Amino acid sequence: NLHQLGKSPHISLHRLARKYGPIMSMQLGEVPTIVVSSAAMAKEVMKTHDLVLANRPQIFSAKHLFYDCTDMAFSPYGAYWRHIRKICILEVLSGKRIQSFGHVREEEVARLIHRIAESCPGTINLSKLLGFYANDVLCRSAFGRGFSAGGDYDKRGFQKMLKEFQELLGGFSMGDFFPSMEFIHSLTGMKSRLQHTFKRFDNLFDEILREHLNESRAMEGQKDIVDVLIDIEKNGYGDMPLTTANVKALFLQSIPNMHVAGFFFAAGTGTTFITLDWAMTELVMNPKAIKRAQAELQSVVGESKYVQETDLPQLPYLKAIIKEVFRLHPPAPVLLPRESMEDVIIDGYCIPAKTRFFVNAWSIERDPQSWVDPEAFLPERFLDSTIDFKGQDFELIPFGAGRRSCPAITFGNASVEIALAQLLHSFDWQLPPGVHPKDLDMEEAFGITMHRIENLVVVAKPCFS
Ligand code: HEM
Repeated sequence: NLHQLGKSPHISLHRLARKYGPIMSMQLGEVPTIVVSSAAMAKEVMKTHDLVLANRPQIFSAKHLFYDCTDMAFSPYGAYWRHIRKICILEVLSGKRIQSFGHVREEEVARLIHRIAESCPGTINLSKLLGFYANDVLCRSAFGRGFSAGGDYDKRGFQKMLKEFQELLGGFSMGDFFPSMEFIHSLTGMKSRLQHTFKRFDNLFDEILREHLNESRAMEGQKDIVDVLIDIEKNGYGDMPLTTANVKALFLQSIPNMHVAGFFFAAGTGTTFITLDWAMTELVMNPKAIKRAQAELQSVVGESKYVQETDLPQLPYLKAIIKEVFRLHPPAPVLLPRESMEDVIIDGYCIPAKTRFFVNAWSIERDPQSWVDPEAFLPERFLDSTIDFKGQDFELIPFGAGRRSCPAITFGNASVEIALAQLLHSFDWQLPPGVHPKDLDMEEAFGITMHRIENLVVVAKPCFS
């Protein structure tokens, strides 16, 4: 029963898996669904049968908001998806391109540090400032401008539109589980709300496109994602055209979190924000880990105030912290849904075509068969381990794996690493006087992405004058 999954479906599914095993069949409304909850079963889905399971179910709200699912995350498997995925991997999110956004990350990290320093001494709502950072890094890399409070686009009501959009995508949609009753959306007014919100975004994108076409644009090394896509639309790429509508659908991908928002439960918030917020929450509860990371930073960065991206490869403990945060708090706990294109046999079960698949990463990353003391925050577990989150090790899959894995692992990780390194290098962190780790409410707001419900409020003491 859909309602029995409660407000934390990843945990309900985890409990069910403990009872019924790592591969379960469920009927969600009219939709036959398979849930997998072990590294071995995840490998079956995302490696052995990756091709047959590379489709995405067509979500009602995504059809209306994502230009008929012509974005990448909701696009059905086929020639068009392969075309845009290739463009994204080779042109938009290539290592070279992500490197070229390095100055944006540097400037936004400096702005974050400045905002924190301005609030010292005193208590700081760190979650709010991390949210600004995460939004602006992504939006400046994509559109050339920040979208956070007070930013250029915010003045045009962008934040409000984003909220509306996320609500529509994230809300429970009857039609997605009872496809034969899709007509209900016209009766409830959902369809007209979707059309209205879509129109507002479409107008904003037209404006962004016009601005990019009018302005004398930057040189190759400083192009933002919109510039790259406009060039491809103009000059072509391979033998399939990219239309203006396709370009706009791909813009949506670059807005924090659109790619993993919605389809099932409540809306999500940005993955970079979620990771940084959980990282700082775990760290303020584990002062020894902060000290160890600071000692590592001191030995590599020394007295210099600023951490450089070139310092990052020499910071194994910092990287271990990030892996541990991804393990305990995968930002998209059940990844994105897949759908079988043909009948498939997994673990001896014959599963028909058109079955929906959920991979419960949250459950897999707490499986005692894969992890010692799985509930504990222990970054050290990664120091002598080769396990990584790039999609080869199925016990750690915060970015998914296989054909439909996240194409922005480098981008997402780069925005997290530099910010976390600088936060730890610039400040000592503590909970406000009288607040103890046990007082922190760790409850998660479940959506397709999952953030801590409470804001993280801390005291920061600058390490440099
Ligand atoms: C910490 C940061 C991030 C995390 C943890 C994350 C996680 C994920 C996950 C779990 C999926 C689904 C994988 C699957 O179904 O197997 C996904 C897909 C996707 N992500 Fe991310 N993501 C992050 C950042 C980003 C960013 C910054 C972008 C874009 C600029 C992005 C673009 C996409 C796209 C386009 C897809 C869909 C791929 C497809 O269906 O072919 N991600 N991501």
